[in-house]
Amino acid sequence: MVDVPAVLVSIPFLADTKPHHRRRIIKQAINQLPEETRRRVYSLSRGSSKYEVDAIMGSNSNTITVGEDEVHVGLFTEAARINHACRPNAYYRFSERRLTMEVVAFRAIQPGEEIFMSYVPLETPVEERRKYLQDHWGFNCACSLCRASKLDADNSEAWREKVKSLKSTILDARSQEYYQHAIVMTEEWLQVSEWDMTPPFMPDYHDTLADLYFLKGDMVNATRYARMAVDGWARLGSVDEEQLERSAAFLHRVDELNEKGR
Ligand SMILES: C[S@@+](CC[C@H](N)C(=O)[O-])C[C@H]1O[C@@H](n2cnc3c(N)ncnc32)[C@H](O)[C@@H]1O
Repeated sequence: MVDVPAVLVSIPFLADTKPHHRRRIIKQAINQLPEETRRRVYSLSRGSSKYEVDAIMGSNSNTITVGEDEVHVGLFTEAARINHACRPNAYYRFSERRLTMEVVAFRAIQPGEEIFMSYVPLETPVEERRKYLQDHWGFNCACSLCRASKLDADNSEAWREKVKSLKSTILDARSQEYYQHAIVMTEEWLQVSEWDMTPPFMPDYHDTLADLYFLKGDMVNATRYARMAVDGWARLGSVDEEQLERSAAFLHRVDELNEKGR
């Protein structure tokens, strides 16, 4: 699913403008939207707050970066309908180039099954997750994992810790030029991910392996994984071609070096 922002507000504007002025401007911007979009924005209101516009923006928008570190708050009315779960079946990513929010399924989602995303990075530990959801979103998480047995919750927690430590070990090993070690860890990352039903995004995984094999000087595997990454990004039909272009440029470089080496 691809969604476009109905409202996009810069953080400095939110922080530096007097509240009544800020509300008036945002309300005016919303009221000037095409009728259908305006209707979708107001349908997000729960009607219980004195400051309706603040309440709509506060519990439905996402923080996104546009340009050089320009942080904004974007209201995406379709994506805003998706509830949070600590063990989600989809995730969202923002395309800066097209100003769109893309919701991507982690796995096949059955008809009638609810789509969930995590509002917090997946490897965040449970206490931090709950605090973030309460502080930033104002709710106590009632997802299936938060209502699951202690054993299920503990297993999920162990998985998060493992993924977090693996990711930092991969980066450390890469920076210290232990490329083979980083490769083994990356492969483990894929296996470990399956424990909790949220595999890493495969083209990302293939990009990582292509980079590591390249650094190690293994051009056969670097080429193989670079090609898989390019195919993955293309098949995914990503709204953000930057990723595809980056992987294609990498593959091109590897192909050129292969040609020279012949
Ligand atoms: C972006 S909206 C999600 C869609 C919203 N439920 C709707 O019907 O339009 C975020 C709000 O949904 C509710 N919500 C989302 N995920 C939740 C969860 N896991 N547990 C409890 N409330 C949740 C909270 O009230 C939160 O402020």
